[in-house]
Amino acid sequence: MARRLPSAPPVLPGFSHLHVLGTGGYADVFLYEQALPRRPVAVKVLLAELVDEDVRRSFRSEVNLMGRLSAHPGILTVHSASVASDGRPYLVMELANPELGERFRSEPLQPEAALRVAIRIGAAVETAHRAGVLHRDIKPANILSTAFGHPVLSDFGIAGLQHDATEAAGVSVPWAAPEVLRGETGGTVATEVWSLAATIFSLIAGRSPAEQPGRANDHAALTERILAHDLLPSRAIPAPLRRVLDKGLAAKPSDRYARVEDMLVDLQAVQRELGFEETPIEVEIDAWAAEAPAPDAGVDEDSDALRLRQRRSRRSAGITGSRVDISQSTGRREPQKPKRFAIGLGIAVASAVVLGIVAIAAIALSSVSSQIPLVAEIAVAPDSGRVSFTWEDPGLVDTDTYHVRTSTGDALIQGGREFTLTGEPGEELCIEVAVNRDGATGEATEACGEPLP
Ligand SMILES: Nc1ncnc2c1ncn2[C@@H]1O[C@H](COP(=O)(O)OP(=O)(O)OP(=O)(O)O)[C@@H](O)[C@H]1O
Repeated sequence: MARRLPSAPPVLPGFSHLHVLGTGGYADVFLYEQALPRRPVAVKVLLAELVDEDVRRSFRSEVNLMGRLSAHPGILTVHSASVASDGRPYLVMELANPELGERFRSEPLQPEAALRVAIRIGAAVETAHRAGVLHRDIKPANILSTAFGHPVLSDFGIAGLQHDATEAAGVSVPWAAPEVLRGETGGTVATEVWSLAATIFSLIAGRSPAEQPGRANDHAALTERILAHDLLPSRAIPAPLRRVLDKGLAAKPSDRYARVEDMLVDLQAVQRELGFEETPIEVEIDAWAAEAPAPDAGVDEDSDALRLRQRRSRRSAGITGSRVDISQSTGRREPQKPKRFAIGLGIAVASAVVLGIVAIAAIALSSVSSQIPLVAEIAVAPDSGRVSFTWEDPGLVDTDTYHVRTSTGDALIQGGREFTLTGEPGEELCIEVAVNRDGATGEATEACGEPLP
């Protein structure tokens, strides 16, 4: 894609413009100095030609998503957002170093460093998924480093906007899952697993999985290879890690990890097998539910976030099955062993803060939820050891997803209209399905069934 000249930096009260940091498909990023507190900040300004009422609306909702998520240590911090006097929306972000994503071709990472980055970034993605948000553009260029050298994922939530704006440029083809390139979906958990695996591969191999040295590697060639699942292995990737990435890059979405968390557990196992220090997976854990505000602390009893918290609290009390132990290598579901969660108090507090913000956001978004289609009815098909749930399309638009919550405590996002839960005969298994549109979740529909012997 030909690089364009950056636009003129807007005049922002309280900020002095210093210089251009970079240009993207839909925005320019400038270095400003904030007056109070005095600090350098990166300001991302949407291109004027892309701004209309729809884009402004999307920008607002996407920025709210980023605000909700940016307490996570693996997600770039967003300080504030507004609209400049010339009408361009802008986002004030933590200043970070883009070298990691820019240099992977000339200076690929060693597997040990790449695994650390992968687990940290993957935990950010998993946390977003649990909040009902897809990134939709996981790639090396969206991994920046903070002033303290920690990798963080950027463009969170803004990615939906970016997709619309840069579809023609196809800038993310090398990391896009086949079903995205076929236009079947704008994003699912499975496509995020694919993109994360392709990103980890790229950081170590110095090229994306479908790129072939000495051959055409333009978007058309890469698309053709990704669709044909013609991926070129790299010797730089150790065998145990290759097995994990192969699963993440499986052609069929159902052959990939069902959740990012499951892939991270296997990456930790790879770290142990290769004798590397294990990186903690920083996602919210059951303990954080206890830290959350009580219902009488001004939180809407009816909000999705609260329902999820209550369900998790019940689960913590041992009433239902346990969540996957994210620090175990097997990927099997086992009871949690708190000492294995090398997650500091800071994370628990940050998670509690995220939950609080999520709850507040859920209330704020409830006014738009009435416009979000409702899943009319969920058909329940009990079978031996499992129950399958299916539902009709209630009238989705391209970027909508289904937000599925289960009585076993999982919350995930998917594009498909079916879901299966496994369990013991006679055990009541329930799911709630709601449509997620622009970060807002509509009313949920619930259905339950019992597995047959
Ligand atoms: N928080 C930040 N701190 C420092 N530099 C940044 C920051 N965010 C972005 N940049 C720089 O600005 C450039 C443009 O960023 P932007 O996110 O708009 O585009 P991109 O991700 O490279 O491309 P696209 O948006 O088309 O996918 C980046 O390549 C990076 O060099």
